[in-house]
Amino acid sequence: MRYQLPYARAGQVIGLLGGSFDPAHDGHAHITREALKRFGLDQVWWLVSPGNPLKEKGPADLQRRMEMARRMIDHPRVKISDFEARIGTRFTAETIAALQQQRPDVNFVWLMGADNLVQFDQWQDWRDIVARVPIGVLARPRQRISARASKTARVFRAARLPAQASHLLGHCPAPCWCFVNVPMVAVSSTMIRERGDWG
Ligand SMILES: Nc1ncnc2c1ncn2[C@@H]1O[C@H](COP(=O)(O)OP(=O)(O)OP(=O)(O)O)[C@@H](O)[C@H]1O
Ligand SMILES: O=C(O)c1ccc[n+]([C@@H]2O[C@H](COP(=O)([O-])O)[C@@H](O)[C@H]2O)c1
Repeated sequence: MRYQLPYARAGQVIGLLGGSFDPAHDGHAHITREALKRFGLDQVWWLVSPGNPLKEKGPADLQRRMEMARRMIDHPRVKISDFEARIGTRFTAETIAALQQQRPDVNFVWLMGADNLVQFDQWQDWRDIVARVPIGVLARPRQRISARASKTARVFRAARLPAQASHLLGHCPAPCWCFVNVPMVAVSSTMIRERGDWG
């Protein structure tokens, strides 16, 4: 069965930024613009998750988070997608497998902030994810050192692409990951929820 995916030409490199986006904020928009530049991506798709499997409390309503995400970024090369809800998964390994099956002509790259690299080895089939797609990691306040010392970074030390070669990430055969030290924006959805403006 085919689900509606954002438009992509064959051979393009598409970065996937999975997230709860509860709500979307400037930090997401900032790392997306940095990822487009630093990793030489043609597009970035925000995959608005039905809910992070490792977070106990479920997020706000999906449609509400999709609307907020659309308001947060208006960029011709950034698309907002509810693909995971459509295929009925919240597991990244399944999402990537489904996308690769539907679009074998596209080079997908998984994107994440440094905080997610720290606990990446708790994700379902995390080694399968590393084997399937190159991974671009973007610096996040207070997380740079722990990310680089994480289990994933240690296990896949030999597969690390130096930051000077980051623009090659999309064409680097997996396993391949790259950490880029971009200027940082110290905002999080938790901070916004705690301010009580959302949820
Ligand atoms: N300020 C930021 N700098 C770098 N990466 C970020 C930033 N905010 C979010 N990210 C990354 O964007 C992705 C989606 O993040 P998410 O939607 O969970 O936002 P969050 O602010 O981390 O939310 P929460 O505070 O609820 O955990 C994750 O890979 C996360 O690491
Ligand atoms: O697949 C997993 O086991 C898994 C565990 C934790 C997080 N993820 C994904 O990581 C992305 C970031 O999640 P979050 O809540 O930090 O925005 C989002 O796409 C989640 O679905 C995925």
